[in-house]
Amino acid sequence: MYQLSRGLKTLDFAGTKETVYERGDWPLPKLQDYFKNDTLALIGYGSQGHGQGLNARDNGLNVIVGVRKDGESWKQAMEDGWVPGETLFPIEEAIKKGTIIMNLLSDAAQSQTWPQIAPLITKGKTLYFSHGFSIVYKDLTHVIPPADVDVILVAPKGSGRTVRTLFKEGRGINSSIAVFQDVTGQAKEKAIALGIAVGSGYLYETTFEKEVYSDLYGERGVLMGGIQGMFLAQYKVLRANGHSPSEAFNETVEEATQSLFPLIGEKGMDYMYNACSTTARRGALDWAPIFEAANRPVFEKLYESVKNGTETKKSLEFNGRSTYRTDLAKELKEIDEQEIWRAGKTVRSLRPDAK
Ligand SMILES: NC(=O)C1=CN([C@@H]2O[C@H](COP(=O)(O)OP(=O)(O)OC[C@H]3O[C@@H](n4cnc5c(N)ncnc54)[C@H](OP(=O)(O)O)[C@@H]3O)[C@@H](O)[C@H]2O)C=CC1
Ligand SMILES: CC(=O)[C@](C)(O)C(=O)O
Ligand SMILES: [Mg+2]
Ligand SMILES: [Mg+2]
Repeated sequence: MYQLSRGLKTLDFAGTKETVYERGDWPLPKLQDYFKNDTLALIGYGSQGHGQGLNARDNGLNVIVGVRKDGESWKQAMEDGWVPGETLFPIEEAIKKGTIIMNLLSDAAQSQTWPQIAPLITKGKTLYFSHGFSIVYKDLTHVIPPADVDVILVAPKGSGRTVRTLFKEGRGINSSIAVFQDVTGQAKEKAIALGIAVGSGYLYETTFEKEVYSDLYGERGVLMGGIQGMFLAQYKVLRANGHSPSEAFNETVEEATQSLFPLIGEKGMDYMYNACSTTARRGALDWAPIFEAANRPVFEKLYESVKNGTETKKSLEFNGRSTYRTDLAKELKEIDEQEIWRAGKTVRSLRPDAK
């Protein structure tokens, strides 16, 4: 199925040839040797900082964390065993000590802190992102890296929480990699090695622009925004037609997450369809194109909103506020308090494995 040449595999993805890099080509001694003279300075300790930082540390690399002193992240980093003055520092100090600067601040914070951070990214250091955001939307973020450093990207395609759990299970998340600036000639190899270091299993090559467009689009679409909207619409129609909350929840969310969607994950849509009744198959085959047609214009609009920077502007404005945590929490609480998710709590509490 694939040809192996010096650690890269060319695979056929539905008729398109693409290059993939894998962990198997980076045994731990090689990885440790590759980074033996480096200090990975991980700036920011949100979901990704946590997952990538702990994985790189467990891989035996020299990792330090830089966050605002006494903020929420500082506390969380200490809980995870990062020690103030040894492996945990204020942002600017960590950057000074690091050779590879992994900017895992929130995208809004990357832009806000850039004027302080930029002068510290000196020749010889490497600048690393997990999102194309700051670089691609430079007209809005004003993040323009110095010309004499390598600028690379490793973007795990999943939550930082699963970056950690998949690594601990000996698996590894899929990540995208890209090079924006290569001054050493080593940028791509460094991106690959760092991708493995932070816990990826497979690395897929892309560009900063393709990564950020697809990422912003996907999370607003099917992964998060789209699924919440679709679940809610289905649930509300069931309720309006006299179905109980438990019935509406079971038929919308519980069956999806506990039974049918994992089958898609394991073996694809065709497999899931075949695992359901012929009655279900006939109806789903008829209705899928209707849903596609109804959703297509929404997805077109969303992609445009990503591409023209509208989504970026909103994110920078909202998440740049000092109250970003409580502002987000307020709206998330509104979701948590929707009847559908309240009903879900009771349904989940009845699962055989619920404590
Ligand atoms: N979450 C995920 O799973 C994924 C994220 N990414 C990307 O990884 C990067 C990090 O994302 P994520 O881990 O989710 O982190 P968040 O977006 O949740 O950002 C959290 C970090 O940003 C810091 N921060 C926020 N505002 C400021 C500020 N004004 N000044 C200084 N620090 C600030 C926080 O510190 P404090 O606690 O002090 O506020 C915290 O350490 C982003 O580029 C994101 O797009 C990529 C793939 C998946
Ligand atoms: C987890 C992930 O990849 C997201 C949804 O794009 C994000 O958290 O930004
Ligand atoms: Mg993503
Ligand atoms: Mg994202």
